[in-house]
Amino acid sequence: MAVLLRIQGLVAGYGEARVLAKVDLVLEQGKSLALLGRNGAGKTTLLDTIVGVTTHHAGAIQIDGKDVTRLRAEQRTPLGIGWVPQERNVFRSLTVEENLTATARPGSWTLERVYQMFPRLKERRRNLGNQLSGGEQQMLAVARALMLNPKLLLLDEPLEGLAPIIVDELLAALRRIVTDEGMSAIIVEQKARKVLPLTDDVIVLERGAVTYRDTSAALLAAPETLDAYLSV
Ligand SMILES: Nc1ncnc2c1ncn2[C@@H]1O[C@H](COP(=O)(O)OP(=O)(O)OP(=O)(O)O)[C@@H](O)[C@H]1O
Repeated sequence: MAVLLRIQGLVAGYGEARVLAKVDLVLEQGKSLALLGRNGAGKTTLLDTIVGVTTHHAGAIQIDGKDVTRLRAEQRTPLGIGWVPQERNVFRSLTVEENLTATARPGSWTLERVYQMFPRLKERRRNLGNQLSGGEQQMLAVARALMLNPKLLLLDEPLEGLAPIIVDELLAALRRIVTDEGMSAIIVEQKARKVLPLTDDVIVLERGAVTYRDTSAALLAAPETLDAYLSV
């Protein structure tokens, strides 16, 4: 299968600070990856580095065969990155529908399809971003990323701070997006047992380095390994 994302020897951080220590990673088209690790391990930094908003020190990032290492974030997005940052960044003074269409790019993900995926957003399409619950904002952030028709979806702790019923609703949608629709995705998550069942593979970061990689099914089947890597 074709490689969508190839990361080699990546060292990156914030200014002089180096957070990622020689990260290597390959993600094939249509595959999904759970990115796990304790607080401060560098998960967000890795996503942000793929997006292009950190300081690059060494190594290379290729997306769909194109070297993007030296490209700025706004030059990478059109190459197919859909990013849902931890802060969600919903436009608070725009309606749900305006949020969805403001940055949309043509492709198979249309308003109609994202509303099918998230019926709540359709019901609230005339509400402003600041009138939404946390769960609705998260759904909007994911839906807005889909409207970019990306090749690669990057989700930073999508379940964080959400009520259990909303977690289940969002997980069901994410499962349809990555499993049924075959969207390539990297999902950073603290709730490992929630995200492993819907991803193909997993890596664990510790102090900016990859210390574990396997299939998600293998890690789920080894709870003592999971606890050893992730318990605090
Ligand atoms: N803007 C920044 N400037 C300087 N250092 C930063 C910045 N953001 C994060 N760091 C540092 O980089 C390291 C990795 O942080 P990062 O947010 O990537 O970890 P994480 O694995 O995503 O953790 P969490 O689960 O807490 O979000 C930490 O030591 C953190 O203090």
